Amino acid sequence: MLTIYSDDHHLHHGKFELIDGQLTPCFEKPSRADMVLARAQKVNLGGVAAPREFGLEPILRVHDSGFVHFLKGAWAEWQAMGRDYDMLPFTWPNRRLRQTIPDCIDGKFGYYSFDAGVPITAGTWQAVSSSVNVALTGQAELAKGARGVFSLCRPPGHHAAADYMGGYCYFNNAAIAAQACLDQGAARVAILDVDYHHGNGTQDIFYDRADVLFTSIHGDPRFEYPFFLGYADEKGVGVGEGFNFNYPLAAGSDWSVWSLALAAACRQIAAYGPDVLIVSLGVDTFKEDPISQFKLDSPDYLRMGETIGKLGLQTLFVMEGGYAVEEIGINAINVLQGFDSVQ
Ligand SMILES: NCCCCCC(=O)NO
Ligand SMILES: [Zn+2]
Repeated sequence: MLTIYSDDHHLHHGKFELIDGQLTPCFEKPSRADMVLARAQKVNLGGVAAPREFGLEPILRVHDSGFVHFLKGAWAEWQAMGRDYDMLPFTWPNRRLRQTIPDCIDGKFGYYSFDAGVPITAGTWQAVSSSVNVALTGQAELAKGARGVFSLCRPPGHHAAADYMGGYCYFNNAAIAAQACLDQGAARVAILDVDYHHGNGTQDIFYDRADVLFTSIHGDPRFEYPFFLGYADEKGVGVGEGFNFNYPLAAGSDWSVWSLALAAACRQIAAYGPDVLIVSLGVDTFKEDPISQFKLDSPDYLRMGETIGKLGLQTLFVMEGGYAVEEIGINAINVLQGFDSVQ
């Protein structure tokens, strides 16, 4: 399987995130993608290709222009205030507050984010733009007929919605790739989000649409981030009703439980009959993941890939989360090797 990868992700390395009441060194760090790339090369998964440049147009097919232009100019605006340290938001427009975009950067940052997990640094814009190009280059390879392609995206994207960032995510790489499939003639695209956390951004983007089926297996939002989306009763709205399936699971869920949800999601995907499948590939479902509560083990990721491969669909794997850095490469590439093992 071909891997699409850019070194530009090293340009994004936030210092701290607020978690468990502490300013903590960011779990979403460059070594994550380095370890995945190293594993792909070690097992000879396939070639490694650099992304092509797609510009802002495909991003603007998914994201609000005010949001995109805020992110593009944020660091310069921050620096102009004499601040040379990471940007972090700290105030958000909650219920019954005005949804008016403030003039000051701290207000704008809060308007365009939903948590404090999105540091912006000098290199963030370049890194997130390249991460989108990695996803779109993978999508282009699929359009040329590849059975499976791996877009080793960093930063991840599935928490980012049309007009807000959060949870280490800035642009929604998987959603942008899905929209590109549709813009190039696909009638239906299925997205399977196997990350430990609910892909609230991806769900939000496609919630009122029938041309994208969104399925997600994740920690129950009653106890797990992102807390405020991801319940099983969220089925879509309007023409999108019936095209959204959430499978929230309890803390401690292992393969015996997780695989039942995967089978159910795969049944929905098969019934939908998509032209292409996009997998938001987070491996923070791993039993040793430092911020997650599932109990999958490394061999389970081979089985995950095999199950996805048996759908018989052209598949783009887009990297999302996973923070057990020593094992992230083994686990992510196991999925891809499992997929490739299915003929
Ligand atoms: N800082 C709160 C937890 C962010 C989760 C990021 C992630 O892995 N999402 O899939
Ligand atoms: Zn995650």
